Amino acid sequence: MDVLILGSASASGSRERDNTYLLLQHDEGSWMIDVGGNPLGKLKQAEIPLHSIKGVILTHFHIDHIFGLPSLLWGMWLGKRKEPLIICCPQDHQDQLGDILRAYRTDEWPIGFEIKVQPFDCAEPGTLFVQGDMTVSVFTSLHAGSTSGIRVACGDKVLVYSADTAPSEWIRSQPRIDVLIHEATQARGDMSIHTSLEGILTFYPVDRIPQVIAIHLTDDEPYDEVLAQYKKTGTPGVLLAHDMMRVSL
Ligand SMILES: O=c1ccn([C@@H]2O[C@H](COP(=O)(O)O)[C@@H](O)[C@H]2O)c(=O)[nH]1
Repeated sequence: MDVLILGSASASGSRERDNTYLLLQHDEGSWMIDVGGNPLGKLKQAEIPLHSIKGVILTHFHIDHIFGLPSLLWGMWLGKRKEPLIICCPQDHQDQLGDILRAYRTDEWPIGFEIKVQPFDCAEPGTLFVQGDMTVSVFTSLHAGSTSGIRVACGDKVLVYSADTAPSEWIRSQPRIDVLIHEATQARGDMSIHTSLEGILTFYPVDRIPQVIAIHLTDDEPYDEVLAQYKKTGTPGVLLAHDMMRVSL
């Protein structure tokens, strides 16, 4: 299983990056986690056919994480999709999702495929679905409004994506993480609903996590300075995400 980082910017946008969203690429179907600005273009760049996408998982309903959804659906309609599309959505925002689809009048296009909404409770960590050797679960993130991080287990490997969150005790207490993709909205300092890169490096046992990738990055923040400072003290490599970065699990 691979994770393709389709966008890596924080909410305020970026000169070079799309807002943060990911693609879980799996032999039995891919899943988009959130939908940033240019899903159709990014999939074309990566030569990933739209029909390989089985569903979308929305971590929360802040606009930068969902605003590409209508475009994705439009592309699927133009592509004459017939297979159902699953949208996993925080249950607190199921009505809002319905409102968004109605506002775009998806029922009038007409879409030739079923949109199956699968609500989940952000306050109740648990399995979302199992697909072949991949188990996808959600856990509670510490953000503004109902937000879930995503845990993906594939074989004996574990990937955790924090979504937007303050430093999370749930993540810190995990016995095994092979890849941690964690938001770092700023380079330094304490934040109430987000984490800084400095926060990642000081709060988590990064020396025990083989790959740490900082995402949800803000232009002009001194991330490189922070990395250089912590490397001097022996912290192993932590990477900054960029759009179209591929991570294998
Ligand atoms: O209740 C809220 C809602 C939003 N904000 C601010 O907006 C951004 C939303 O984007 P995210 O990518 O989800 O972070 C958030 O960072 C806040 O700056 C807020 O403060 N409170």
